[in-house]
Amino acid sequence: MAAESTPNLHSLLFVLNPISGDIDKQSIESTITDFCSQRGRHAGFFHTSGENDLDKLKAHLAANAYDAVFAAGGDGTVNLVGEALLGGKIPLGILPLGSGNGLSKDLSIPQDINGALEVIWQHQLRALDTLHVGGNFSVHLADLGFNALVVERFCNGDTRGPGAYIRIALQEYLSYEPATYRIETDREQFEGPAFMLTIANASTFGSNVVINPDSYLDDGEFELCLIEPFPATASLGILYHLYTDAFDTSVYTRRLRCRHASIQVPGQARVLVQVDGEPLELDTPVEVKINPRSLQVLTPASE
Ligand SMILES: Nc1ncnc2c1ncn2[C@@H]1O[C@H](COP(=O)(O)OP(=O)(O)OP(=O)(O)O)[C@@H](O)[C@H]1O
Repeated sequence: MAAESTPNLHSLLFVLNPISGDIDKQSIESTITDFCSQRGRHAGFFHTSGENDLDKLKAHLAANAYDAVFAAGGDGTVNLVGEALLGGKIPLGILPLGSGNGLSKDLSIPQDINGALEVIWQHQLRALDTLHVGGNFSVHLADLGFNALVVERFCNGDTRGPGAYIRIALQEYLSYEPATYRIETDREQFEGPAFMLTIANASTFGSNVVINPDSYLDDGEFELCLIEPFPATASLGILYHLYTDAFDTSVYTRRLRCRHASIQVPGQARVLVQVDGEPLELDTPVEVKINPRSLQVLTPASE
């Protein structure tokens, strides 16, 4: 995995999502400010509003110079900051303050605030691949099918946090009807029903489900991970495989590795897709392509 060291990072922007992860952010801003100023660094803040944040953040970055920009929130906030920094030299840092924090876990970023901030001093700089999913930026995981439905219900609900996600998944599971997918990649074709179809740049969901084991975020390829329809009696076995890095050992799973994919859902002109935790209605076919090594990211020096 490619890594290089960076010069000292002095001027830092923290993009703070006030609602992520059901975490009270009131004291966090002063914790970050104190931690940085006591160590000779300057911390500035950009608060997300949930409305037009990408344009506002891009305008802020065009008008102000920073050595690094930290996403202080969950995967949706990482997606926002990643898209704003895409193709540039300013690195993305992650302060995991969301419900799942999937990408931070994939990158072995400490989950506590002080540990994550230490990356300012001790880090490697990695250039990660990113994806375009139906024209939308993605750096972590996107999917169609069951999980996309659960994410949509979660985002429209009143409570965030992991407990709310599990409750909704259990409610939806019993009545879920898998769709059929027709997939064409630069290497192969697949047609058949699937319980869920994950478009994976990364490996692990915030829930610690390993949907795409032994994968790399900077190999110029992504994976389509399919869980095919399964009987209820197989569900515990599949869950066990997903929590033990054993995705490929189930008879109900398959992975397609590729650089480009076109996903059709016969009979549906639009389909629900979750992209880095955000539910979107996209036109079909959903075109997916990779943008190799397009995002600079700060990761722990020891990763
Ligand atoms: N001030 C705000 N008010 C309401 N919604 C906001 C605000 N700022 C950001 N958002 C919304 O927050 C969502 C992103 O949340 P984020 O993914 O960071 O946290 P999470 O969902 O709790 O964590 P994770 O994605 O890791 O599970 C986006 O839908 C964004 O529009």
